[in-house]
Amino acid sequence: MIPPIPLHEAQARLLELVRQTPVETVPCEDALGRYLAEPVLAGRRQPSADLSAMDGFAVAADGPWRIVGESRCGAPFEGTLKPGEATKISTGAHMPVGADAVVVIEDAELGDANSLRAAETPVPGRHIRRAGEDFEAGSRILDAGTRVMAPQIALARMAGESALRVRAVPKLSILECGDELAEDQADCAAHQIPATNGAMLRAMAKAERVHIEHGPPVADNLDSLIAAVEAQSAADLLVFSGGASVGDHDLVRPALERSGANIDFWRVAIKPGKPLMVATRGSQIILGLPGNPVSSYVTAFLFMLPALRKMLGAERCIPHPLALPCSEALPEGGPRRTFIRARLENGTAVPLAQQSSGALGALAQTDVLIERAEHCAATDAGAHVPAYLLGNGYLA
Ligand SMILES: Nc1nc2c(c(=O)[nH]1)N[C@H]1C(S)=C(S)[C@@H](COP(=O)(O)OP(=O)(O)OC[C@H]3O[C@@H](n4cnc5c(N)ncnc54)[C@H](O)[C@@H]3O)O[C@H]1N2
Ligand code: MOO
Repeated sequence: MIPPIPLHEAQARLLELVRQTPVETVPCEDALGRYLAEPVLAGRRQPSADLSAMDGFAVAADGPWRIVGESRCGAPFEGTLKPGEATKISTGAHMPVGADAVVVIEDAELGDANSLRAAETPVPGRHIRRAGEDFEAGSRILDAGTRVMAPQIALARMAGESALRVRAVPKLSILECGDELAEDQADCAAHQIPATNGAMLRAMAKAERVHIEHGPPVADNLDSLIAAVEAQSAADLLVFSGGASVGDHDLVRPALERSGANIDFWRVAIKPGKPLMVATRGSQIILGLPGNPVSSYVTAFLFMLPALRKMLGAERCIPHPLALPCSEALPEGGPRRTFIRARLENGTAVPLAQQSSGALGALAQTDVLIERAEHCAATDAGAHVPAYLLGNGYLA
């Protein structure tokens, strides 16, 4: 049997196989959660003119001043201020031509005949937002591969864009296999378990923009598995859960081979998640995730989500760990890269006692996955260790 391959090689091989979906133009808000296919260039300058950052008075030269008008948002003062003149001004309104400072309303002392004095001498340039300080017309404000979230939608609109170029939402199909899986968790005999991984993988996939198909569990027999593969040939990414190991009833690999799929690799040197399989069938990518629920979760985090991100054109597809202090001493690493489930307490990773790859109770308490590289040195309590944050859109 070929030995398991290292994680980084396996991720690189998967991403090499994955093709990006076609580019389309969509209204800014429909780009939410997708990744830009092209850079965005600003169609206008922001601010388009010098603006006041405070409510008060725009003043020219030294005081006292005479108030000669007002500059409001949407209704700038049209004239030019001469030394000793001022206008009332609102936050965000254009600075009148000739004005060089702002007297905030709290410092303004108003006298007769529109006269103005300042309790504090205004500093020229202070409280003024300069034209173009956010961005200049024609400048590159967003790079290709950037994820479109609320700030990017706002920025694109401010730059004059009504639509964005992003990649089409990929189709994901999830198939969970096993004769023991009960589709209805309320109707689960003693020899069965509720089918769980499909719902979990579906929930994880929703961190990305994706169309998901997820049918009832598939039985552990070759004909059913082959029929399920055929029925899902339109999916960009087909994800199996279960049946990936070496038992007599682990039939995903033979079913894929009979369906004409090409197995790229099987088994990765990680714990949990070793029996992971990656295959292609035409342009379709197929992932065989191990059935143990925690193994399914970890391999979906390390392979399924990166594959979806690559399809969507993300600049960074693979999650990166942060360095977090660990509350406990950890032994040296073994032959498989290991992901330890841990809680976060005041910025410290606290490993959970239960590390079984079947234990969903512990997974549900997990905030971070501590990564122990193959054969890494033992670490003391308090030492910083690589850890992946799970609650951050799955990308640290
Ligand atoms: N002789 C060996 N046995 C095993 C090896 C090995 O190298 N040699 N690897 C072990 C490892 S590691 C894992 S992980 C599992 C993976 O096995 P499978 O992918 O074949 O998974 P199943 O046998 O189908 O199921 C394992 C376990 O998970 C439960 N399961 C499966 N699907 C679901 C689901 N959709 N929802 C909830 N729970 C599910 C299933 O009932 C089993 O309890 O193999 C080891 N064995
Ligand atoms: O690798 Mo298995 O996923 O250890 O339980």
